[in-house]
Amino acid sequence: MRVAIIGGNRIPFARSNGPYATASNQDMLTAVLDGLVSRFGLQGERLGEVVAGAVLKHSRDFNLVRESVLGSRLSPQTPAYDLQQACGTGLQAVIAVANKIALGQIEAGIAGGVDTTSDAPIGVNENFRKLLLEFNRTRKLSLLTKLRPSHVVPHLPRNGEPRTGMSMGEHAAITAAKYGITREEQDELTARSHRNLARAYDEGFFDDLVTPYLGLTRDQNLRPDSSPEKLAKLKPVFGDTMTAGNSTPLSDGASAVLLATEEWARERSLPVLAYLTFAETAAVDYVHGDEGLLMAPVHASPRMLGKAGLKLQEFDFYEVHEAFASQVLATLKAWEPDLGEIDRSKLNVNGSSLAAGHPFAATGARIVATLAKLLHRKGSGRGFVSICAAGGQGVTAILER
Ligand SMILES: CC(=O)CC(=O)SCCNC(=O)CCNC(=O)[C@H](O)C(C)(C)COP(=O)(O)OP(=O)(O)OC[C@H]1O[C@@H](n2cnc3c(N)ncnc32)[C@H](O)[C@@H]1OP(=O)(O)O
Repeated sequence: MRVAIIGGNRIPFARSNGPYATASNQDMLTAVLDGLVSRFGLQGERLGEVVAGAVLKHSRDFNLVRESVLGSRLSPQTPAYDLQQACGTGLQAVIAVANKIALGQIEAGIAGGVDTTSDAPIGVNENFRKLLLEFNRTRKLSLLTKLRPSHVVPHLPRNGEPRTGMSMGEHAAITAAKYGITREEQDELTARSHRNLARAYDEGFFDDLVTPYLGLTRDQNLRPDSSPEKLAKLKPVFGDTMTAGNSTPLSDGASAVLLATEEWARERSLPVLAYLTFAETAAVDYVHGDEGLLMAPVHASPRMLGKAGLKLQEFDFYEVHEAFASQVLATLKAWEPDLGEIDRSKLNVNGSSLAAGHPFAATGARIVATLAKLLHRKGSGRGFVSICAAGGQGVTAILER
């Protein structure tokens, strides 16, 4: 069964502690689901499944996606589940829904992701948590005498890798140095991302992909006037070459994609933008080996191309998630020996995460929806998606039309 991508919806991405500071993951995910309901007439529709996730999640959000479905205008009989693979979450959710459609288990489903760094969960101090659990079990007031001032010290979330104690940026800086990625190339790629995203907004490309939310109509991080010269003035924050400009900002936002069989789409007179045809996931041993934390897509890519019987050059568009400009450039360099070079004019043609922002789990569905629409507008062709993820993982996919 062919898996059709009907369309996408997202809210503009906001910078951390910006206009979405009071919005929860559930608020934002519900908003993008309702956006799809409005766009595709899904009011009261019972879909096969909704699969989405968030990287940063409160314990109360154990059933985040199902709760978001219940808050939306979809039928409450639509099942849903949470999935999480760091920044690969959104694309992995698309693959999960697509696989069930391909197997004939469901006819239509929504995949997506959401994240807020503004409303990040803060864990209770571990010793305090154990004391509270004991109190809950025994109800002994005498336990209160064990309370210590240290118990108010919270467990704060860190944008870092548990096994190395290093941040994603610090890891990426090591990879940038290994591949000899210069500051100039990173700033050039960043400025191009901003230029491309601004042009796409101006052309109306996102009119049916982005729904205004809480006063934002465009991604808040977007700086149309960003230039290599301006970016060159920023101080390095990771290694010698990576700055706040050529790194993604901490962001808030949500996105979703509607997938279905062609028949389901035809019955409802809905368009088919493109088809998801291949996908692959890989992981690297970044703890013991010398491969970079964010380099797993380099392994997923040849495996996926082998299964598809395609060369890396046989694509019209490349969507490589811009976790950091250096990471994209390192991926391109790492591809070269075995897969060859790509035509860079086909890379992230309508901008990517450096300009749009990167609410971790929301990036995959943003990319899939953008690429599907690019292919639809072109009429025919092929697109390549590559997303790196924490924990040394990477997800890739092929969209065709
Ligand atoms: C998670 C996965 O599984 C895989 C992945 O994707 S890995 C990626 C995960 N994401 C991250 O790790 C996020 C990394 N980013 C960060 O931690 C932070 O954004 C950061 C430390 C890099 C910067 O934080 P910050 O200092 O608060 O940034 P911010 O204050 O916005 O910007 C600093 C300066 O740069 C300027 N600036 C930022 N972008 C600019 C641009 N494009 N052009 C010009 N100036 C810019 C700002 O105006 C600001 O200038 P002032 O100090 O004069 O106000």
